Amino acid sequence: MTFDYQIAVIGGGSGGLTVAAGAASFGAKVALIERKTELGGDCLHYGCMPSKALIQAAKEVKESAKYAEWTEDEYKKLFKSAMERVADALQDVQEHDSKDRFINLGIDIYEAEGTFLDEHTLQVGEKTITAKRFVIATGSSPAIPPIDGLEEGDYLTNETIFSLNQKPSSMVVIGGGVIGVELAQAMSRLGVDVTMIEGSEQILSKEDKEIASLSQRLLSEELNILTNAKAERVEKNGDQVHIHYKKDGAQNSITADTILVAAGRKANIGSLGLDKAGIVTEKGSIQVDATLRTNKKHIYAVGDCNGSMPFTHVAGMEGKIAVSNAVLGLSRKASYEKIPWVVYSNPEIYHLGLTEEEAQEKYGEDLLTFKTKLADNDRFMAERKKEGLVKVLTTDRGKIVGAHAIGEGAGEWMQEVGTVQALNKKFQSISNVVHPYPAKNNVVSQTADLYWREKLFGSKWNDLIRWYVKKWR
Ligand SMILES: Cc1cc2nc3c(=O)[nH]c(=O)nc-3n(C[C@H](O)[C@H](O)[C@H](O)COP(=O)(O)OP(=O)(O)OC[C@H]3O[C@@H](n4cnc5c(N)ncnc54)[C@H](O)[C@@H]3O)c2cc1C
Ligand SMILES: NC(=O)c1ccc[n+]([C@@H]2O[C@H](COP(=O)([O-])OP(=O)(O)OC[C@H]3O[C@@H](n4cnc5c(N)ncnc54)[C@H](O)[C@@H]3O)[C@@H](O)[C@H]2O)c1
Repeated sequence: MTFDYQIAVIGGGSGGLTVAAGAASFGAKVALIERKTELGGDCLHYGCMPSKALIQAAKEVKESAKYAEWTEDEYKKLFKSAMERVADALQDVQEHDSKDRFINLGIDIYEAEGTFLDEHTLQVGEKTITAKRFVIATGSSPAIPPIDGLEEGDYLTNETIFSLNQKPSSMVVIGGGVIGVELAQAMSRLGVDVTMIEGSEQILSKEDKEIASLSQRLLSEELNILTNAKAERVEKNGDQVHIHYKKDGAQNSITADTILVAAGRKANIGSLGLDKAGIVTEKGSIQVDATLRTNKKHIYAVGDCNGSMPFTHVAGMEGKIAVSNAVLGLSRKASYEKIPWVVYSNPEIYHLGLTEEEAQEKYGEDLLTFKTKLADNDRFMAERKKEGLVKVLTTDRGKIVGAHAIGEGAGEWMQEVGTVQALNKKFQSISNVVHPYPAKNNVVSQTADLYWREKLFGSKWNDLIRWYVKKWR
């Protein structure tokens, strides 16, 4: 049987673009199907990029000497210019993902929704195309919780918030996960009165508890956080919305100009016609094995649509593996143990591997925990950025099983631990690397020193060393 293409990639976001460019570079005939006019997906248009541009603009507003004195009119102007800055940043980054770049690689781009007609045929707008192999990379969308009246309440999501051209006076953020935290803090710094409603006991429930708790305490200085609280009903009243919620069993309500829903994600699979191709799903996402193959051996799924870990760097990693497997015929497996992420709040949170609670359960007595407060580090002291913590979890022999930090710039300086782990080195090896003083990553080597302190001075070795020094040196 002959096909129009060797590889058809559905979705032109982080995962799909990695696959399309990689496959074309290896000489495959590639079709790229994207339903939006521009390539780049969520990360570029409604996710990582606009949120990071907004966070930086809001940080600068907060750090201005005038912060406490801005008037409402000034805040309105600052808000508008922050949003313009977001739009400019997106424009610049869009050039990286321009269609021309991919067309020049020999890729045929279809601007249409892709829907399977059978396991080798795709409806693409008015046309049908066939392909020998497919990679689905259709991403995810905001999950909208079933809250009475929400639909009529004109809520915002990550897909609409970056288009606001007027500052709301007040906002209720439903969901205290990563999206909720990053955007709530930025909005608050731009002069919006923000209340966050989170169903769990603590915000950032995927983080190490101690880190999340410190983050919550610091964020509480900037916004109103309600935990153990569930939004249940929304009522529109003129230009405002009433949000009725239950907190610790009691009914309450709050009024705001607008609502941001940041309550998790759902895979974009509804329009794919997966049943026509016989592709199996699991918990609302496309089921894949470790080689990223679906139950149909010639169809792969990467990125948010397969429900693994919804991050751009994961979509990229999976995209590269899909290229090796679908184009070169290898059987490389995706592994998620060594994947870090960062919450870009201020201060930032770095997360790698198991939390202390998870590591305790898995390793029990074999677990060692090394902690340094930023207040015990010269650089953080000098910069008056003392709030924060580094926590590294290892086995007795120093194998890194988890690493977490909260602190100014933690996403950058903590990656040293991630690199050491990825290179299969022990945590204590960081101690042997000379760090320039007083770079912020000194706090990481300071934490690694604790391993040696524990081993050399906190055990029977200590007596032996003392005996040796006394007797022989
Ligand atoms: C507010 C926010 C902030 C974020 N910040 C970060 C961050 O800082 N770091 C990080 O690592 N991750 C971040 N993420 C997550 C990141 O954006 C996603 O993990 C990433 O975009 C997933 O890439 P993807 O290729 O799977 O999907 P996407 O990038 O969403 O691409 C999917 C594409 O498929 C298209 N599509 C869907 N269905 C079809 C169809 N049937 N036919 C044709 N085209 C279709 C869509 O239009 C879209 O362009 C953030 C997410 C949000 C919402
Ligand atoms: N910096 C980054 O890398 C970054 C930034 C943003 C998003 N992301 C990705 O996007 C994913 C999705 O983020 P998210 O924040 O939407 O999801 P999330 O799953 O992290 O958090 C959603 C939160 O909403 C709460 N919730 C749900 N319904 C509720 C209700 N009715 N009332 C009160 N609380 C409710 C949940 O308890 C949960 O804590 C993240 O897991 C992450 O992978 C990454």
